[in-house]
Formats: sequence, structure tokens, C-alpha cells
Amino acid sequence: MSEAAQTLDGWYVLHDLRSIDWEKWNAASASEQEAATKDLLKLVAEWQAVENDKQGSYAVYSVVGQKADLIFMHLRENLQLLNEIENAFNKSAFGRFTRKEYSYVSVVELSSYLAAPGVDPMQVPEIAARLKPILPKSSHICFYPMNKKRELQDNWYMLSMDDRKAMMRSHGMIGRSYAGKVKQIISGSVGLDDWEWGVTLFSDDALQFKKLVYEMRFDEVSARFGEFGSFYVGNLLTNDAITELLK
Ligand code: VOV
Repeated sequence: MSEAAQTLDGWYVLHDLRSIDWEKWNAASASEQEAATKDLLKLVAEWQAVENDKQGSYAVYSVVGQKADLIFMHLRENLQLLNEIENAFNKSAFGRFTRKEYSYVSVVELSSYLAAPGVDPMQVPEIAARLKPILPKSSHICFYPMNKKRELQDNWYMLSMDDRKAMMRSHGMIGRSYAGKVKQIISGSVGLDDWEWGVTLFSDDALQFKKLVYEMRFDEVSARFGEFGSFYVGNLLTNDAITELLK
């Protein structure tokens, strides 16, 4: 049996994708619409307060294209807290105007492939901070789930640790060349959801998502082993943008 990579695991993650039922919304009275908008902004304020206390983080984006209208990303210490967030949303005046399109449950993960030997990673402040990240409020988000192949010829899980380390080093080098342009949050979901990882990218320039993902397609770990689910790309929804959207 090949040696399993050790993982460091941080906050749990919920990606919650919704569509707005515009027919219902347009049929609602102005006061109902106003109450629903207020309720959504109240939820956002609660999420922001939790983030200010460093007990979790959140992101709200509108989705471009027809897969959904909104993507909410929440990070919390445990699954119960994530469940509370989705229940509160469902019960809210705004939640009643939405349809559930997709969700993804995972946990922020760092793998040990590139860890410095003899160092306790939890004692390195930057590593601890990466496990409980405050999500950047960048202009754009890109989210997709992925697997690593388990086929006869190309089975990631049967490669030696050294081979996997070498490939992850090359992967990390490409990623690092996007420093300052793209921030990545990798969350593990083996045993939690239908794919093995959630990949969430943030950038102020959406074109950088295409450039980064394209470049990685030529790198062995993605070229040989990567399998990808649907991509969701979106624009930041500030409070003003939420009010404008629902006007
Ligand atoms: C901004 C870009 C960026 C950077 C800097 C970066 C760096 C790194 C490092 C250094 C490491 C290894 C240690 C760790 O930190 O875990 C990883 C790990 C990982 N990555 Fe990555 N990645 C990026 C970006 C990045 C992208 C765009 C993708 C999607 C791949 C694609 O083809 O679409 C990805 C995937 C992953 C995954 C699934 C893992 C876990 C693999 C496992 O088997 O455990 N990643 N990644």
C-alpha cells in the first residue's frame, strides 16, 4: 500500500448555490421585497460579525451563467454551525424566494507533500492562518470540485510518496507564479461530498482564472490525474450590489 499523505484540516466549508425565483419575486409586493432584501442584508451583517471575531468567514457572489444566481461560501469550526447557517437562510424572508441549485461540503486542507521536515506545521503561524482563512473580498470567484484519477494506468493513490511529492512541487511552482493575482482555497471532501476536493479561487481579474487553470492543465498532476466537475464563476456582491440586484 502506498503511504497516505498527512493532511492538516481547518475550518469546515459550505458552498451554497441558489437561484432567485424571479417569477415569485416579481409577483411579491414592494414591502415584501423590501423585507426580504433587509433580511438578506441582516444575515450578511451576522456573517460579517462572525468574521470580525475570527470565528469563521464568508463570501457572497452572483453567478454568471445559468447554473445558479448566487454563491454563498461559509467557513466555520464545525458542521453544526454550517447547518445553522443554511437553516437560517432557508427560514429567512429572502430564502423563500430562492431555489437550491447545488451545495458542496468540505474542510480547508493543507497536505504534507511540501512540508519542511522536522517542523511542527501547526507552530508555523502562516500555516495555521491558511487553515482558518478570512476569505478575500476580491472582485471574482471561481469554484469547482475535482478528483484525482483512480484508473488502472493512472491511479494517483497507487503512486509512491516520492512521485506524488515531485508532482506537487511542480504544481506548487506554477501556483506560486500567480501570487498576488489569484488566491486559492483548497478544501478536502473525501468522505464528505461527491468529489475529492473543492477548489475555490479569488481574483480581481477573472482572466487570471483561465490562465492559471489552463497552465495547470499542462502540468502532469492535472494533465494525467485531474478530473473536474462543473465550474461556477461569479462577481462580488457587496451590500450595495445586493440592493441594486434586488431593486
Ligand atoms: C494560486 C495558485 C495555487 C497555488 C500557489 C497552489 C499551491 C499548492 C501547494 C503548494 C499544494 C501542496 C501543499 C498544500 O498546500 O496542500 C497544493 C495542493 C493542492 N492543489 Fe494547488 N495551488 C494553486 C492552485 C490550484 C488549482 C487551480 C488547483 C486545481 C487544479 C487544476 O488543474 O485546475 C489546485 C488543486 C490542488 C489540490 C487538489 C491540492 C491537494 C492535492 C493532494 O493530493 O493533496 N491548486 N497546491
